[in-house]
This record gives sequence, C-alpha cells and structure tokens, in this order.
Amino acid sequence: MVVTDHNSPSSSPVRITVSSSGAFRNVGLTSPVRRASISNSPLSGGEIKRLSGGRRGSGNGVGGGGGGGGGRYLSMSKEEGDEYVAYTVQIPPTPEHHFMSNSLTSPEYAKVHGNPNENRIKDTVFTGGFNSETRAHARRMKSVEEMVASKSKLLCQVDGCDEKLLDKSSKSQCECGFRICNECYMDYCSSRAGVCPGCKEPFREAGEEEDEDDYQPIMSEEKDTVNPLRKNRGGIKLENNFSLVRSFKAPNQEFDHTRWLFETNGTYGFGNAVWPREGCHRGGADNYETQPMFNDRRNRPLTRKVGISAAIISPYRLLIVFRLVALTLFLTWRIMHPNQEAVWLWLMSVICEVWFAFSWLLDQLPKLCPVTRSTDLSVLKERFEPTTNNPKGLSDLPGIDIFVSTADADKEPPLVTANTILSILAVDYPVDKVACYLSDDGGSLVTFEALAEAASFASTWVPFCRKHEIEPRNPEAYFSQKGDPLKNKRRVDFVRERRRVKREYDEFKVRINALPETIRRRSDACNAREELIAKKKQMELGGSSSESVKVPKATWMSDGNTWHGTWFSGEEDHSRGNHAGIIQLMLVPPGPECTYKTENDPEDLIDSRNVDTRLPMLVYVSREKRPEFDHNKKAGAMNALVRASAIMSNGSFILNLDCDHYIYNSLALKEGMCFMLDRGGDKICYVQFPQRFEGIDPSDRYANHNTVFFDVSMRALDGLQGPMYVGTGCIFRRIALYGFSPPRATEHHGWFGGKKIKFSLRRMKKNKSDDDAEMILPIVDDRNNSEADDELKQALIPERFGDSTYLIDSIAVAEFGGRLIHELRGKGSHGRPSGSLAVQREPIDRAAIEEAIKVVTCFYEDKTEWGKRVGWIYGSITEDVVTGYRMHNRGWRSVYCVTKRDAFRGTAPINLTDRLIQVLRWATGSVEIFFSRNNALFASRRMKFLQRIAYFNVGMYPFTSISYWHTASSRRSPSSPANSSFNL
Ligand SMILES: O=c1ccn([C@@H]2O[C@H](COP(=O)(O)OP(=O)(O)O[C@H]3O[C@H](CO)[C@@H](O)[C@H](O)[C@H]3O)[C@@H](O)[C@H]2O)c(=O)[nH]1
Ligand SMILES: [Mn+2]
Repeated sequence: MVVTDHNSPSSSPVRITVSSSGAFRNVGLTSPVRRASISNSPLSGGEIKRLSGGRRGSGNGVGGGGGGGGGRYLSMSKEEGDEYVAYTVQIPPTPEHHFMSNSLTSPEYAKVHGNPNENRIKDTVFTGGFNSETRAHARRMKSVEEMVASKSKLLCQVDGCDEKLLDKSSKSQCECGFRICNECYMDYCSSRAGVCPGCKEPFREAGEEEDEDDYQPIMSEEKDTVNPLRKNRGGIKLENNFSLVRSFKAPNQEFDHTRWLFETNGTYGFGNAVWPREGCHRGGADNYETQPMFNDRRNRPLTRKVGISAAIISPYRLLIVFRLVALTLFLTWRIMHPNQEAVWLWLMSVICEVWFAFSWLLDQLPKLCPVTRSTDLSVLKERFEPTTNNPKGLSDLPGIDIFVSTADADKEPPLVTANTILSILAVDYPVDKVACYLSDDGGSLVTFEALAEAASFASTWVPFCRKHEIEPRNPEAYFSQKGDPLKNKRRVDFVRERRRVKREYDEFKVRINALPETIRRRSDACNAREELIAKKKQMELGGSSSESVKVPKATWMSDGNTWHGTWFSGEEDHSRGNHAGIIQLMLVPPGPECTYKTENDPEDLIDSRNVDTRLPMLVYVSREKRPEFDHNKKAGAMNALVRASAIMSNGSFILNLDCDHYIYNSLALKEGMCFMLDRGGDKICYVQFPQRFEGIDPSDRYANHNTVFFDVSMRALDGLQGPMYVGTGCIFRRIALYGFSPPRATEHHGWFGGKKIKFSLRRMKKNKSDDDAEMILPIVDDRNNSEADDELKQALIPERFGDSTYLIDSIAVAEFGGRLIHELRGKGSHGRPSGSLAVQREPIDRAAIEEAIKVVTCFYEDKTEWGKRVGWIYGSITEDVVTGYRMHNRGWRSVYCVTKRDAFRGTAPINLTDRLIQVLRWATGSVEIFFSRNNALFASRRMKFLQRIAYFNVGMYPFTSISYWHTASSRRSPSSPANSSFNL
C-alpha cells in the first residue's frame, strides 16, 4: 500500500486545507482544472493524500490479513501526518464507548465508573435543546427506576401513597410502566395537567400500541377508531368529535392529516398540543389558565399506517373471489371434457391452464391487505433537531452513510454519477451526519476526477440549493426542468444567482464530458516524456537509439502520478478486475456547527451569508480486484463499502443508491428515518422506496415503470411484515446488514400461520442449539456488564466479520446510534437518552484510513461470513431480493415508503436489448433463488404465510414462461384445441 503526498502547484485534483490546531477545519477545494481565478490565488499550491492498497505481498498468505496493515505504508511527512492524526473514527461518547475503548478514561469517568446511570448523565446528556433531556430529567429517570424496584408490584408507586391498585389487571396506567392507583391518577389528571409522575409525560395507556402494529394505530377512514382513548375513564369525559374525520379528504381524494389533526379533537395518542384535554384541569368553560403543553407533541408518532379504504379494497377482494370461482368452474369443465382426438395437446393445455391459475393465485394472495403510510416530518424536527430557541444546537438524528455504486465509466456516464453525488451532497439532513461513498468497481480515473469535479462544484451548488430551496437538487434535472423557475422563489437575488450557477454548471458539464479526452491527452504527453527519459537512459547505458524501449502506457493523474486503478491500456495490475484498492477522502468530515460566510465576497457566485456552506464527507472507494478472486458484483462492492464506512464514519443507517438514481426529494432521508425512529422502529431492517424512472417514452413500451409491482405488490407486501428489498433506494439499519436478529419477533405457527407467538430475542437464554441460524444482538447493557461482555465476544468473533478490530469495535457504536430514544423503545430493546447523538463527530485519523484500505482488499472476506450471513448476500445475480429475504427470515420487518414527491428517480434501459438483458438477469436471479436454500419453502416461522407465498412466487414466476410458450406455440396451429385457452 502506498501513501502518496504531493505538493505540485495548481494541478492537484483536490486540495484539502486543514487547520491542524483545533476542532474546526476548513475545507477548501479548488477545481482540478486550472482556471485563471484560482491559479492566481495564493492558495493554489496543493497537496493530495491518497492511500491505495497495493498488491498483496507474495509473503502475505491468504487470510494472513493480521499483518495486513503493517509495513505497507510509505511514511507521510510530519505535519501532514499530524493533520491526519487529528481525525478519529466517530464514536460518540456513550457508556458503550467507554466500555469498548479504554482511551477515554477520564478521571471523572473512573470516579463514577460503578454507576452506569451516573455515567450516562455525565457524558451524554445535553442541556438546552427543546426536547433534550436535562440532567435533572435523567436523575429523575434513575430515581423512578429505583422506585420501581423497591415497591411491591401491587402498590401505587406515587411517593407517599401506599394504596393498592384498584384495577387488579397487570396493566399500568401509563405505558412507562409506572403504576398508579386510581386516586392518584385522578389527582394527577386534575391538578397536574395529566402528566404521569413516572415519565413526566402525559399518561399514555400501556399496551396502547403494542407489537403487531405497534408503531402506529391502524387508521382506517371508515372505522373511526383513530383515537384509542378510553372515553369514560374515572369520570373523564372526552368529547366525541371524530365524525369530522370523514370530511377530511383533500380534493385529490387523499386524506389530509394536518387538517384532521388540527381541526378535530383527534389526537396522536394522549396529549394533543393544541387542545388541552377536557377534564384535566379545573374550572368551567373558559379554563385556559393552563398553557397548552407543546412538549406533549413528542408523543405524536412520526408515522401512521393508513388502511386502504374499504370502498377500494372490498370490490377488489370480491373480484378475486369471483375470478377464483370462475376459474374453478372453467378448469373443472376443461378436465371433464377431454378432447379425444388430441389427448396430448389437451393434457398439455390443461396443465398450462392449471399452472396459470396457480400462478395467478400466488400473485393475488399476497395482495389482499395493502397499506399506505404517512410520515410527520414536523415531529421529527421537534424531537431531533435544534430548535429556534437553540439554533446552534446539534442534531440528535443518527448518522446515515450513503453508498453509490458505479461499475463502468463507459456505460454509466460520469456526468450522471456526478449529478447523483451532487444531489446527495445537497440533501436536507444534518450535514455532519451524512457521509457519501462512491464505489467505483471499474477503478477508473475518469470517475475519480469526475467526483473531484463534483466535490468542487458542490461548494457552489449546495449553498445555492439550501438558500433557494431548490428541488430537485440534481443540477442536470433542475436546469432541464420545464416550467417557471421563479415559482415559489421569494428571494430577490434568485434570478441573478441562478443564472450564475447555471453558467458554472454548464462549464462543469463540459469539463466532465471532456474528462476521458483530457486524461487521454495528458497521459499521452506523460507517456511520451517517460519514453524519452527511458530512451535517454538507454543511450547513456550505451544502447542504440533505434532500439525501441518498452515503457508501459500508463494513465496519468493531474498531479503527475500514475493512476493506481485501471489504465486505458489495460496493463497488468492496472486492468479491469486487476488493480489496487483506492480510498480517497474527497471532502473531509465537516465541523459540527454551521459555517456562514460573514461578508459577501464579490468573487463568490452566490451570496452565502446566512447559508450553511458546509459539505458532507465524500469518499471515493475502489476496492482491490485480482483475477484469482470472485468479486460478487454489486453485492461485493457494497460489502466493501459497508466495512470501509464502518471505519470512517460508521453511520447507523445506510442508504444504497445506484449511480443512475438521484435524490429527487431532498427530504427523502428524513422521511425514511421517521419509520426507523418511531415507536416500533427498532424492528425495521430497511425502508424501501419505490423506484421511479425518467426519460421513458410516454407509452412505456418496455414496461419500465413496473407500475403493478411498485404501486400494488409492494404496498400489499407492506401489510405483510414488509416489502422486499429491490435494490436502489433503500435505507438499511446497519446492524441488520451485519446479520443480527431484531430485538423481538413474532413466530407464526399452525396452518396458514394463524397462531402467533411473540418473544423478545435479546432476553432469550443462550442455550439455543441452532446457534448457526441465530445471531443475537450483542447488547451492551449498562446494568450487567459482565454477561454482556461474554455475549459480545461470542457474537463478534473475527470468523464472522474478519480480523479488523476497528470494524468489530464499531458494531456496538452503530447499534447504539440506531436505538430508539428511551421513551419510545419497545419491549426487550434498549433505548438511548435523547440528546446522546448530538455530539461532535470525531475526526478521522490516518490509522483509520489505513484500516479502511485493509478492509477493501480482496482477501479480507476469506474465511469470514461476509456474503454468507453478513452484509449483502452472494450467490445470486439479484443479490437484493436474497439479502432482504434473509433479514425477513430472522424476523425483521421492513417498510415501504411512498412519498408524495418521489424520493428518488433514476433512468431505466430504454432500448429493447438492454431491457431484455435486464429482465433476463432478474429472471435468472429468481431461478437461482428457487433452486437454493433461499427458496421460501424453507422459510422460518417468523415469516407470515402470505409473505412466504410472495417470496415463493418470486422464485416461481419465471417458470410461467414455459406455459406461455406452450400456449403461444400451440395457438399457432389453427386446429389446436388450445385455442379456447383463456387469456389472463
Ligand atoms: O460488478 C458490478 C456490477 C454492478 N454494479 C452496480 O450495481 C448497480 C446495478 O446494476 P445495473 O446493471 O444498473 O442493474 P439494474 O437492473 O438497473 O438494477 C436493479 O437490479 C439490481 C439487481 O439485479 C439491483 O442491484 C439494483 O439496485 C436495481 O436497481 C449499478 O449501480 C452498478 O454500477 C457494481 O457496483 N458492480
Ligand atoms: Mn440500473
């Protein structure tokens, strides 16, 4: 492996200026192409840091990765090394972190080591945020826990009350589990605005939203069962005003939640922000002496499930029944009336028809209970984002790593990839929580330099998008949009700045499109020079000038180095499928606080005062490729990114995008996170978004839109524990990708899975025999450390994840970041204190980058479970379906997130050949699934019956083609009895 440092004037692709002194770093980028304004500036000297994995030394045996990092780096110059040392992998200072690493043992920590709660208070609780917990709050939490422990289960837990619980049922009044007798409950309701003394939240009934549909009450438009409030509890009368719900349909027939919420008494659970609950305060009609409690809104769910109206679904179900009856009658008739003259043909036709009927049934059954969902971004903002009171506060949202895959710079134009990257860099999510990784399987310099160009252009584009709320944030798509660009734009400088940015983008486009030519010319010149030097040397050594010298035709980078990836000439070690691993940090992780320009520099294209100019971290990764290894296509590329990102940013969630799918709705990430962070979200392994396509002819002649699949089947599957993973546009929970099991699951026993058994996996005893199938999450519990310690060691054995300790250490941190906040966590899972993620990301140090290089080498996966149980699953060319299937098999659920404005948009093959190849590939993948252990016939009990049928059908559908083929070919002969075949 090589570390190259260069100080060549004005020609480096990226110049990263880092102040080595403190926490604040400036990211300065100059364009890779020399432009007058830049090369004149005093800052034009540049340096580039690139680490690349070289060919494994012959002495290094396969699997001998232990010494993988050692001695393979050239030294870096001192100061630059120091700058890198200033970075370390982001590990929020959580109790778990202290447990994992001993480097952070402050004396303070040591003092309180014995008390994990104390520890939590010291290190992770931040004061000041609108919704963040205060130290006092955390203390109270602790005391509540003590109280729970000390008091008998049947007595009221309110201090100073020893009343027996009147309601003998085991349920407590509030979901926090705080038990309270009826009298105290009444007291708290009337005098203290209905706040539970346990959790300091308005009372919410325990078990109100448990399991099966536990993260949202089903809200069906016909049944007004929206509000699970008990209407007459202890004399509290609640006005029944729910009939209003019916009228809250927007003109486009969609249910208007905001109106419903604010214009009725409908509440999201207990404690509505707008209407003080009746009966909860004294006084008569004008009893508004209690301020509406806006804090109560944290009890509103982030998402809701909306049942599809019976007016639509009932006729549909009826139709299915009707068709089923007709089919049965028809088939009986067919079988009863054999054609004696052509028995064989008749038999074949009947078989085909039965098959059609069967596959139709397989297709229809899983569609019986579709759902739609909606999210509430305002709740997300209130709960996790800094507020107007504290605008400088850090966001409490978990980190997301975004993976973009590209494989071939010829087939996947770099301009498209660059645009995708720009749409990601401008996404509306806390900047320091986003990290973008581009996986370049081609190892192409064109892609590399296109990415550097994109990083440079982003410093104009991203602030422009933020300032004027541009949608979509893909410049190509934005500038080619039809319609008035001025719509909804209020700022006076919009027109001028748009014009400037457009001009800049046009130049950017020209540069990107010229890249192959630029690089070729540059390389030719460099190669000619090298040849000349070689010749000179040969002459000096006494050779004749006529003798030709062999100089490899290298591809040259703009900084005067040969490229580590593939060369145009395809030399050995520099060809597709045989090149070193490369990791380049294009944009360093941003600081935690918004950086605004203080004065307006006339040189700047846009006036970015009051606009955050930070850019998210951006990394170029090209994994090592050697001919003797199987690279497993996209799945392999993604797994390399999973590992590299675990070390460099370790976001608890991962978004996967193909290079041709860009973010069309800048709020998409937040929409997806609503599901992950809502009550019950800890059971969700991924949120799949529909794939939408652009540039398809209006008649969609090759059925690129797949409307039935994306708008019917997937919605239907959403009602059956979750849609399949179908590739691009999917947010994963990192630990689900690591192969862990969900915190709790439901098993479906008996015929058609009618009997449900719910259990919590994390509390399960360890004496499970089929350990092979099960991987329990290594929860680091604050209470019983020793036991967790064992479990952790067991689950994280290097045989599973490979021998990178960095990677293994990062797992618990990723798990912590994906937890729900305490108030929302469900049974059997662990929460995190709210505010615990509002910490500064720790910088990346050089060792981390070295480690990241190590984990993208070919041999890292040898003798590990990557691709078998961990990460994207290998062995099928439709890796996506299998990967999702395995997760569902473990009991995870998934969610289908259809947003009003498409979340992502992409391009699809628009010529017949490409489309056929694509469809053939999918069908081949399906057949592979059918004949593998991933056939849904062998699915676990944690899958619902209909869900299994849906997965079974995935493996089954290609076989229908045989029947089609038979029917079609027998139809050609006019005398064929199969002419009467019905047409589905
Ligand atoms: O060796 C490879 C091959 C492909 N890819 C990437 O994988 C993605 C998907 O490949 P593509 O040929 O575009 O397949 P599509 O049929 O368009 O993609 C759909 O089907 C694939 C499964 O067959 C899924 O992986 C995709 O997410 C899904 O969008 C692209 O971004 C490629 O760059 C790699 O990174 N490495
Ligand atoms: Mn594609």
